[in-house]
Amino acid sequence: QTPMTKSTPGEMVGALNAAFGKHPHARAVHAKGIIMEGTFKAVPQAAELSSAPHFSGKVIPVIFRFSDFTGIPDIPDTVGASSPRGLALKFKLPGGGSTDIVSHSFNGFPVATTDEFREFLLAISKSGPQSPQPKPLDQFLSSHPIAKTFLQSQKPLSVSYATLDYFGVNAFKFTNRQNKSVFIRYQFLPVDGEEFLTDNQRQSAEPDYLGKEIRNRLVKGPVKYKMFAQISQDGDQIENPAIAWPESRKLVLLGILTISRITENTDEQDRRLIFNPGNLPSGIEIADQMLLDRQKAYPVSAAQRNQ
Ligand code: HEM
Repeated sequence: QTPMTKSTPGEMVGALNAAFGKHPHARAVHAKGIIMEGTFKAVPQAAELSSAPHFSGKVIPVIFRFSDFTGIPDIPDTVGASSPRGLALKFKLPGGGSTDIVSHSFNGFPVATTDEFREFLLAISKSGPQSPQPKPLDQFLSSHPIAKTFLQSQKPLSVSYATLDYFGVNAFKFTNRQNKSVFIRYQFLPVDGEEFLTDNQRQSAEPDYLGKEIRNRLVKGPVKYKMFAQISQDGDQIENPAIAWPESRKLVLLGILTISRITENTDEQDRRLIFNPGNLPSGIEIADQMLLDRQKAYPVSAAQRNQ
């Protein structure tokens, strides 16, 4: 538990379970997902921003997991609650060990703090179709306009997990070999751009269309993403993930991600694969409170689903 945040990691996972149900062997959130592998190759600017080992320019093996929102393992890809989609990445570091990034397909978060996220989740948990008026969720949304906007502004159904932009949302501090630091947020943009289903395609989309699509896509060839660092300027809120930094902020290309193949995707592999946004090498540090809280909450869910 951190001084700024009242909710414990156990309470955060409990709130996710209350909102989405507790499903055996599943992640508390982003339960439905698919695992792939490929590589990352940094460009020279990356090492100018951070001394992190995966920015050296060597080809780095990466594990990717695309996912749907909520903790419901069989949520249809076609329902609103299955967005934002998730993209988690695990880079195998040259010197041994790994580092993770956990991003989603919306540039922002519904709330500013971890405690407010718990309130939001508990309000969802108490607002079923049968619950009496006024519903706690409606009350929460009327006093939290950013959360309301978040629910109303998810993107339309994409053609693919791999035709969406993804955002790291929380901020990190990059430090280079000259000991110079900047605050950044990650962006992952598909080299071929975003692509969405047409009205007709949307109507005939199947509940598991995203998993099928990405399998077919990778048979034809690899998928490429550009990995960027968005650099903050003085006055930007580093510690408030609910507020996106202006689009005019500089985007520095860090390197190219290549997604090459689907793994066997057994239940066991999915259960054992654990991402933590606080798993960081030297040269990269947590720069906001929510990341400190996430760093402690993810292992609680991971332990629960591996019991
Ligand atoms: C206080 C804020 C947050 C809390 C408490 C939280 C908590 C969690 C937990 C407990 C898990 C399951 C971990 C596991 O079982 O392995 C998870 C997974 C995930 N979260 Fe968060 N999260 C928070 C914020 C965010 C944000 C800001 C993003 C997007 C940038 C995000 C995206 C994801 C994704 C994509 C996954 C699935 C990772 C995977 O594929 O294993 N979360 N989160």
